[in-house]
Amino acid sequence: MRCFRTALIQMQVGADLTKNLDNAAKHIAQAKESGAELIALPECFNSPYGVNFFKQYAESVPQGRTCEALSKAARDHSVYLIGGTLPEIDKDNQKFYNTCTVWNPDGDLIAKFRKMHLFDIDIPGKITFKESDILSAGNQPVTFDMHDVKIGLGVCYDLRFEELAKLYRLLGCNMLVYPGAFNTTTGPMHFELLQRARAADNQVFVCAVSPARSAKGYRAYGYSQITDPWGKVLAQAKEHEEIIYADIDTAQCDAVRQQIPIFEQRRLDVYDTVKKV
Ligand SMILES: NC(=O)CCC(=O)C(=O)O
Repeated sequence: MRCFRTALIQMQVGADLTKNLDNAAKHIAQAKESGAELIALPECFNSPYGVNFFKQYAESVPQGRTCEALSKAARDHSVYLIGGTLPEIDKDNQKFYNTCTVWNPDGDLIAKFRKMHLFDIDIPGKITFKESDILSAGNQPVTFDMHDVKIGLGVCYDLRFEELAKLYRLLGCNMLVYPGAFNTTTGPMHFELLQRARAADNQVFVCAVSPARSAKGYRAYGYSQITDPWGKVLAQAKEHEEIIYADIDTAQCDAVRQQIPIFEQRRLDVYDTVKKV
């Protein structure tokens, strides 16, 4: 296993697609300059996050402008790039998805993950959001390999679902990456907690990358974070535009798994007989 530097780009996102793409490219260049080999962008990094905007900004994958820009940035800087998410239209079935793309240092698309758990919540007086008004859910867990490190993908609300994270651990992942856009109601309660829980439960590195807080529209929480397999927070952003970094050594996954071998100690004989869901 080798050590590599990861960068999460907590960028400001606005209504202007070109500005968003340029801003992402500028930050990717800066992260590469600082030694990052794996760089991740936030959920809806190319467009405002909101049910009213998904159709307006939807693009085909990988034919659209956003994918072109991501491929170019990965190639220009020779990095693995997790391209946050973009609203995708699938021209075959005319459905819309919240889609994460991953690009290798040659600029090739190596993974595509469609958000599996749509963000439908209603907290009276605080936040009501219903992605499923427009979006369809993906049905496919997706991993990709960066050298000998297997990385699993989720998008924002997917972070709440322990089953998906556990599936990735069982598939051999050492790291999970969630482009996200938590909000200012649930973010302070749950964003750090959920990441540390997924990391400790599954003994993996967890990265979640948010847009910077904006003055109007959907108020992303910020606080992008990198957590190690012990559940320790290695880096955490504040609310504003910022890049956070951590040097990832996957030998740490081996160490915690050896020292606290919960995956060999699970009582599937009990759990599976008491209740099947
Ligand atoms: N974009 C999202 O899926 C938001 C998820 C969120 O804020 C939550 O509380 O969960």
